[in-house]
Amino acid sequence: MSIAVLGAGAFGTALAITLAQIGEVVLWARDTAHAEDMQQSRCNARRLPDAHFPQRLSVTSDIACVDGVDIVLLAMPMQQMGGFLASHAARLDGKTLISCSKGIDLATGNGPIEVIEAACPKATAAVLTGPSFAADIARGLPTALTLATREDASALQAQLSTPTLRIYRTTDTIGAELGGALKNVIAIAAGVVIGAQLGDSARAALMTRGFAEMGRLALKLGARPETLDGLSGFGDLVLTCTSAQSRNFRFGLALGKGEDFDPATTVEGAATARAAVQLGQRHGVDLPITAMVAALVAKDLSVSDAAAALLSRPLKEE
Ligand SMILES: NC(=O)C1=CN([C@@H]2O[C@H](COP(=O)(O)OP(=O)(O)OC[C@H]3O[C@@H](n4cnc5c(N)ncnc54)[C@H](OP(=O)(O)O)[C@@H]3O)[C@@H](O)[C@H]2O)C=CC1
Ligand SMILES: O=C(CO)COP(=O)(O)O
Repeated sequence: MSIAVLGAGAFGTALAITLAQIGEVVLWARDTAHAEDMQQSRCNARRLPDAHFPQRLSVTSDIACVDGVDIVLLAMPMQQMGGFLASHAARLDGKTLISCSKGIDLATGNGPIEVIEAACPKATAAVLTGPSFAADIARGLPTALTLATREDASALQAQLSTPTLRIYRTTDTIGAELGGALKNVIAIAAGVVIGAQLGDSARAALMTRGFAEMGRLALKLGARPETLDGLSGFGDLVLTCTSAQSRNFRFGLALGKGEDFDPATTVEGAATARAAVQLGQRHGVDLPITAMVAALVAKDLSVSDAAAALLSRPLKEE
């Protein structure tokens, strides 16, 4: 079995490292100098500095690397995926394309599966999602992820599992996609709460109400409740809202403290908050925390006004 990973950020690199335990893996980077540096130095100094590349991992900037490869992982920011696939559709269509991105495409309101299918209609589209920091995966720490496909994907599940990467499967693509996308928005909110010193109790309340909000939108769009309760929803929400390893959480921390945040860092929840607000409006789903995050990111609202607005909402049954 051979695998190509397209996108040499932290996550693509980590997955490439772990999957090279079980077969040949090629990691594609868009920047030729970066690819050459990684191939020579056997590490990704730019995005995942402490992880050494195993022998069966090679790096290239030549997209022809996907020719003859059946399984392709897409590991780039969600807002870039549609454009990337449109540019390389002729090469990628017909393959198994697995999105490792977490988000909702702002231009279309679609999740990764629909974005893949729009560009590559003959591809088998899948999503790999769940609680996993790139650094943990690269270090070989135990990790469990969800693989979501429209049809049963037992064979793919077995092909991608490694001794440390345990993969569960589901056919609830909507639930898996939305859990992974929306938890990033709530993680920003959790970071804001901690950054603004509103306390651990407030964070727990926000995570719980945020989880209810994730479920409301996901179920309205056709997700199954148990998927939200699983790794891709609850699992990833807990991880990202409680760890400073999370960039979404750290971005929220900076917002809460009134500090700047490096604009080059990937923070998927920022665009996804806007996309989710639009989806909520279109489908008549109330998303108060998500709307606050979108307003905070846009600098339309102060943290104290956001907290006051959430606390003064009409009292209701839980
Ligand atoms: N990091 C993590 O722990 C996890 C990340 N994810 C998800 O994985 C996805 C990628 O995140 P991550 O790897 O961490 O992000 P990084 O910021 O570390 O890297 C993003 C990568 O995408 C590449 N890229 C950006 N735009 C394009 C484009 N238009 N065409 C091709 N490549 C492009 C960048 O290239 P360049 O270096 O040249 O800029 C870079 O290699 C996100 O959706 C994230 O939510 C999921 C689970 C865990
Ligand atoms: O999705 C992740 C962990 O599961 C990574 O989170 P961040 O993108 O917030 O770093």
